[in-house]
Amino acid sequence: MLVLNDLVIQFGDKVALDIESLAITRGEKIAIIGRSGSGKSTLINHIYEMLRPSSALCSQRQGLVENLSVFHNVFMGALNRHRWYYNLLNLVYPLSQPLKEVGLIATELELDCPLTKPVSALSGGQRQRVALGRALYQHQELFIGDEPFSALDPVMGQRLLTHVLADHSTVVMVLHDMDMALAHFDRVIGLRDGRKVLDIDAKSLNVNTLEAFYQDDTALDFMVAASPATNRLESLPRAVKRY
Ligand SMILES: Nc1ncnc2c1ncn2[C@@H]1O[C@H](COP(=O)(O)OP(=O)(O)OP(=O)(O)O)[C@@H](O)[C@H]1O
Repeated sequence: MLVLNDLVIQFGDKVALDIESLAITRGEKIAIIGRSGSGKSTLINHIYEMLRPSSALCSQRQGLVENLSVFHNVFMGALNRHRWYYNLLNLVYPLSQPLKEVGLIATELELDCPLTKPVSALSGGQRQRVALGRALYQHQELFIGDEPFSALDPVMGQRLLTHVLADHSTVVMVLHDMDMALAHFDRVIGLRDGRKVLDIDAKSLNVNTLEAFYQDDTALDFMVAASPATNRLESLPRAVKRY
């Protein structure tokens, strides 16, 4: 589905990402982990850019339109499926079919507020579910999520993850919940200081190892040894993407 080779992304002088190789295969469920600032968002935003026509992104920034309703914010996920006049009509007077479809997604996401409510009046958890709903309404093959359940309680997060996994054949998700990563994902990619230091079958890991990955630098030696494709070929020319 996607192969990244020698990817370097810089913000000014700051190298946010420096990855030798990373492949994503159709059908995989991939969890991305790492400390704050390790490059996770930079990586998944790049993946989204590369695979945009067939992927839906639920980003940390959400990008909701504050004074528009829950319905309109979710409906925005489908704007490019319809002609402009159909979209305009739904902006002014929502039609019954999209209302029904958005209503079903809201139910799936346990969003029990009225669809007419402006998102500016929602709680953090409700807003996050609206952003999630907008991504689900795209009905794409690939779901890319950047901590999409961070504002929800863990039990609800588990339930909603089940929907996301059922609705998408391929999932790439940043998360900090190690139990979730191990129970529901095939593969775990770990970043540290912009480098991929872990890329391993989830079955080979346990919660203790992953917690050590966050806390203890010595645990890294084991992981690097267990991970494929972490040896760098410094002599290769590198394509640098600068912002
Ligand atoms: N737009 C930007 N301008 C400047 N620096 C940036 C920008 N975006 C990210 N960075 C820097 O790049 C590095 C990686 O950031 P990134 O957001 O990818 O990390 P992250 O692992 O997703 O962090 P977190 O878990 O806190 O969300 C950080 O040092 C960050 O400060």
